[in-house]
Amino acid sequence: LYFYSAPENFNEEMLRGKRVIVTGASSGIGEQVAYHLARMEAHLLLTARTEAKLQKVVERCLELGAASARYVSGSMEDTTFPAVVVREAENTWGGLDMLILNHIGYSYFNYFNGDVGQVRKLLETNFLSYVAMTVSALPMLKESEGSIVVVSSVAGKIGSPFAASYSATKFALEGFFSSLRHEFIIDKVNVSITLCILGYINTENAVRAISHVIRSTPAPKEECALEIIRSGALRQRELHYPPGAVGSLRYTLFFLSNLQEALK
Ligand SMILES: NC(=O)C1=CN([C@@H]2O[C@H](COP(=O)(O)OP(=O)(O)OC[C@H]3O[C@@H](n4cnc5c(N)ncnc54)[C@H](OP(=O)(O)O)[C@@H]3O)[C@@H](O)[C@H]2O)C=CC1
Ligand SMILES: CC(C)CCC[C@@H](C)[C@H]1CC[C@H]2[C@@H]3C(=O)C=C4C[C@@H](O)CC[C@]4(C)[C@H]3CC[C@]12C
Repeated sequence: LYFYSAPENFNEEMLRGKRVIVTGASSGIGEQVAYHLARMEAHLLLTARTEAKLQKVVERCLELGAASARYVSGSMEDTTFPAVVVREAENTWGGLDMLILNHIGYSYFNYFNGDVGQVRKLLETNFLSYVAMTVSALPMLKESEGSIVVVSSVAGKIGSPFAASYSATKFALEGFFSSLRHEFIIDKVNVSITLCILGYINTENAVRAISHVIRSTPAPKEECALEIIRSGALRQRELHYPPGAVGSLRYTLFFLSNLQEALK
């Protein structure tokens, strides 16, 4: 039984005129999410640190047909920034329909180096800022019966080697947002929460970080971005993209550990 009044079929018109915040929108998956939403004629508020990149993405969004597009630049490491972004939406639109939380801070793909400060910083950027954005945006989302979309990873479901701090921040998202989803159901708060479990996607940063270690072909960021929007609009609890990503990581790790056993 589903509590949320969820539409059955996706139609790009669902996003027309909707007011959407996209974080981490200056590159990678977030940038592609912005372009799809622009095509669908949504109102966009984009954020990330690099103003020059955001300017270009906003320009492109307007060319693609966005109902409106603007940006606020700043770092999610700064604990006051999430409220600044949400206030910008409130001041320009007086409401909000969808919050797409997608940004991440820099993480290396290697053995955990024992730097606790780095873990603390990554928790602030990848996790606590998601909580802060949600808290600030919730009154507007309740009003519109809107949606929260949280971009996570297979590394937020399974502990993969060489991603300890990153993985911790993504597990934290799952704990927080699935608990919150239950509370919304109990309290009859009609705000949907969609957790996106992504496998390896061909963004520049991900390819740079792991292509020397992982030879499998990454999935396309454009299709990934469209799936994220679709699952949010359909108010689904979870998206798995590419399909079976969790299973294939499990499979890979199983053989990895077998190999290590054999070498002992
Ligand atoms: N690509 C992949 O293989 C996978 C990606 N994912 C998830 O998908 C999402 C997007 O990943 P992807 O597109 O690859 O990432 P990218 O590295 O391409 O983009 C990250 C975005 O976050 C912004 N950002 C970085 N640091 C900060 C900060 N301190 N404050 C605010 N914004 C910041 C960046 O812009 P700027 O530098 O201008 O601030 C950029 O717009 C993430 O949640 C990631 O965990 C999950 C599984 C696999
Ligand atoms: C079946 C296998 C071939 C697929 C295994 C895929 C595993 C190893 C893939 C899937 C998700 C991937 C991580 C991810 O989510 C995003 C980032 C952030 C980036 O800045 C640095 C790399 C990092 C940590 C990726 C590391 C590799 C992960 C765990």
